[in-house]
Amino acid sequence: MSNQNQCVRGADVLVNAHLNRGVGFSAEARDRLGLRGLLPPAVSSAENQVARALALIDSRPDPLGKYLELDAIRAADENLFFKLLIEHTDRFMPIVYTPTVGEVCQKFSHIYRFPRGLFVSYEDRGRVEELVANCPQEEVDVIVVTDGQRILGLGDLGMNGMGIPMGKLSLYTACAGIDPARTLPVTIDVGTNTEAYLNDPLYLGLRRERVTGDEYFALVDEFIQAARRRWPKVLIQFEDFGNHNAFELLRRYQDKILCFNDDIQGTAAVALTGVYSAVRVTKKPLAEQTFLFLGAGEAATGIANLIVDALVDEGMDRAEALKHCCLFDSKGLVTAARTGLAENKQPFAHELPECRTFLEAVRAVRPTGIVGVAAQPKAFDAAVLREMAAINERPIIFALSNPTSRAECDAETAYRETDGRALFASGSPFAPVELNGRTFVPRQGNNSYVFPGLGLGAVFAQAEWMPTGMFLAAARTLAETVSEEDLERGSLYPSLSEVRDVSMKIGVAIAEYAYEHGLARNERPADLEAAVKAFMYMPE
Ligand SMILES: NC(=O)C1=CN([C@@H]2O[C@H](COP(=O)(O)OP(=O)(O)OC[C@H]3O[C@@H](n4cnc5c(N)ncnc54)[C@H](OP(=O)(O)O)[C@@H]3O)[C@@H](O)[C@H]2O)C=CC1
Ligand SMILES: CC(=O)C(=O)O
Ligand SMILES: [Mg+2]
Repeated sequence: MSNQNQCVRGADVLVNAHLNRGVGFSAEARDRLGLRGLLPPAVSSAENQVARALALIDSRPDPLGKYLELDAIRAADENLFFKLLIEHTDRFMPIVYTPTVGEVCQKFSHIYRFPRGLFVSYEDRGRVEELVANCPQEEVDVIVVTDGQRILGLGDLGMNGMGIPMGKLSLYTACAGIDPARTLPVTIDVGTNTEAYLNDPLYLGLRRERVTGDEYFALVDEFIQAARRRWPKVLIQFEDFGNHNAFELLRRYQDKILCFNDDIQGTAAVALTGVYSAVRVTKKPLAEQTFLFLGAGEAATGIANLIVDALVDEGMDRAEALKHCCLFDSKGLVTAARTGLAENKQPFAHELPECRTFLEAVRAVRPTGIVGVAAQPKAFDAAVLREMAAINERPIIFALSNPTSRAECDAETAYRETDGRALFASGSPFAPVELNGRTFVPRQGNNSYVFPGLGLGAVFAQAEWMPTGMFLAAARTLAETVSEEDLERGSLYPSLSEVRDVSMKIGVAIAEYAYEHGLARNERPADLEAAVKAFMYMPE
């Protein structure tokens, strides 16, 4: 507790979510803080507080209702909220994160109740420093910022996208122990091109079409400079920006400030882990794998580039490595014959026949793995999956689009259409699948396995910036946590119940990378793992 917090007393404690422990305050604390009489007389044990909260959440049958209960708990008592999230990660991750967070965003203006985070509107240009100064946080370690233009696979949600930075930062705390009082979700609201919101009387964002070009980048830059003036060591995570702006912002800031783009770089690391796990099963090295991506945007080219970097790191020539990844976008297979290709697609434009359907592309490329990152629901249909099973003994099938409604296929279909031979991962969670007397436990190829640890390591070492090597290190560290037992039940990732330990290990690897490469702004502690563990916030 900071000195300033120590001065807070009485009812002010009870309305401060960081400080409030509600009916959990002991008799001694109630006297010390001037709370006697302001709470029901019985002191609740931590177990009873959790039991009461679980009953309340369970009384809501629908996921959105459960989200609203959890959100109300968070607004009143953050300590209890994170206790619930940490003790029941498997149960609550689908509520505070994908898929429910998608619905939360779509309805954000209709369910808005509690102030949280920073809203930087285009109308505030020229005075963003003042907005940043209004933030109550004395210190901020991690900012997750969006402009709401590509929220999961749901499109342009404008200001309503704020649910995503809020959800991501909940995971930063629950999974990697970033102090919640030192996190800041941010939405840069430059308008929306979604007609339904512009016509919705309850919409809380700016009612205008999106600002673009120089004015857009000037506003984002004004925010970044203001945030860094107030919190010079802050990590800025770009999340769910529209495609072109995402690539341009990464190009502008990647090697200048402590930042990363989660959809491009975090996703790349988690997908590469899934590939490393699959390679252990197929016994075919990475150098013998070829991937066909459905999608050619942030996630697709982010993953493809990191696979190429991993191959180059293993000694392969880059030109040769690029041939191991092929892209299929909204116009068909990306080939050398295509003109006007976006810069991120060009390295993957190979000498291949023109293919208009994904099935044709699978037949032409004969990939060992297909990766769905185009938000095209059910695009991996029976024909595609059977073709993959005909070409490969153990086809790699990653349906990474979010939320569940946008998945390229569900787990059951993937296993059924490949006679249980698919090595499957999905962006959003699927329940275990029973097939031919076997139980498959699919896990999530979702950047949530890596961004909390990436951030933890970068913040701990006060890294200057985050080079590609850090994302390779994250992928390899995560891969090492996948056990033979996981692989036997079809899991390419560790269990979510281990996620705090996994994030700690990734954090240590990233911090170590920063110390070894002269990127840290502090001294390496002698026992790095112990120091990272001690740094991690844990609810009381
Ligand atoms: N599991 C995870 O951790 C993550 C999952 N994702 C998911 O991936 C999806 C895409 O995100 P992102 O890459 O950032 O988005 P982008 O907008 O950057 O890319 C979308 C891509 O999909 C392509 N596309 C659109 N329609 C079709 C179609 N009918 N057939 C083939 N391709 C098509 C687009 O083609 P074109 O280039 O021609 O426009 C574009 O290349 C989202 O659903 C998101 O939730 C994203 C990040 C992380
Ligand atoms: C997981 C994630 O970051 C996305 O779907 O955008
Ligand atoms: Mg995202």
